[in-house]
Amino acid sequence: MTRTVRFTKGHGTRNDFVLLDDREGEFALTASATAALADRRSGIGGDGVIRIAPTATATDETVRHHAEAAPWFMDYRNADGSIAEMCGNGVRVFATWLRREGLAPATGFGVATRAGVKQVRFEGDDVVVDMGPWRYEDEAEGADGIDALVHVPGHEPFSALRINMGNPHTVVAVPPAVDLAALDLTEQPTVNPAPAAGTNVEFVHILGPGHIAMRVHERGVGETESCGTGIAAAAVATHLWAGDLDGDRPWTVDVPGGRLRVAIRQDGHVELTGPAVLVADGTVDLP
Ligand SMILES: N[C@@H](CCC[C@H](N)C(=O)O)C(=O)O
Repeated sequence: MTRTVRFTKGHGTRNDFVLLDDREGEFALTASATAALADRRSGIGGDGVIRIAPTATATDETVRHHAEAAPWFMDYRNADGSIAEMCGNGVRVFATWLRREGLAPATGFGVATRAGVKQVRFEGDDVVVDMGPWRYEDEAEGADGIDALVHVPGHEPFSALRINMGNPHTVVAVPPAVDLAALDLTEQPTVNPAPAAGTNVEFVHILGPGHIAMRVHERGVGETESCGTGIAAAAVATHLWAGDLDGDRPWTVDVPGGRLRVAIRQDGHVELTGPAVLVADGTVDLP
């Protein structure tokens, strides 16, 4: 049986998504339906698929209990159909859609995600997201689990730092002598030790004080032109490498898809600021 649903195509710094309007919380999204929608040749195409549903209808109790603080749930899936906890570009697009549909206040509101409630507000053309506190990714591997080696074809292994922004990231400080643009990210970089739940991998060049360039290989997708949680993790890692632990330093992060700004607050919360664009609307038959 097929179901016809309204969709919107949107992007944040060219990290693109198919948003599905499930405002009544009526349908479940399977991995195969997600992958079919995200397919760039036979589907609508996107790095991810986002189902917009009332938080009160979420199957996961840990999400459902946020219904009062955040009435709308960002049910995020990667292009391969896998579920992810959080998406920093997606949440800005999601918030922009809710505002356009008149489903949320124009000032700001909370969005329920699998990584908790994220507060968003609008500043001119930009959306600002409080991504919550960063933490070291150490729960599975113990105290040593924050350090990793990342293998990319044609290079000695890079050392990396594992940061959690609600979802897992492994951030590589690419030596200045290595051409960031020339790194071969066509295949999933190998990370040692291999994180049990997989990881997004960010490759960073320091351009100057508070300014970095980044490329990313996303878990469940491949190389993308931007990744909001990855940008936040990259800024945090660079902040730590710089030994600048006092916080409140603004970061500018250049990615192939554009530029975002990050603020690491004294309380450990990370704010991400950048654009969100709704490109087109339509209907699609879900398998
Ligand atoms: N593009 C997103 C991150 C999407 C989820 C990620 N691929 C994962 O599996 O954790 C972003 O903007 O943060």
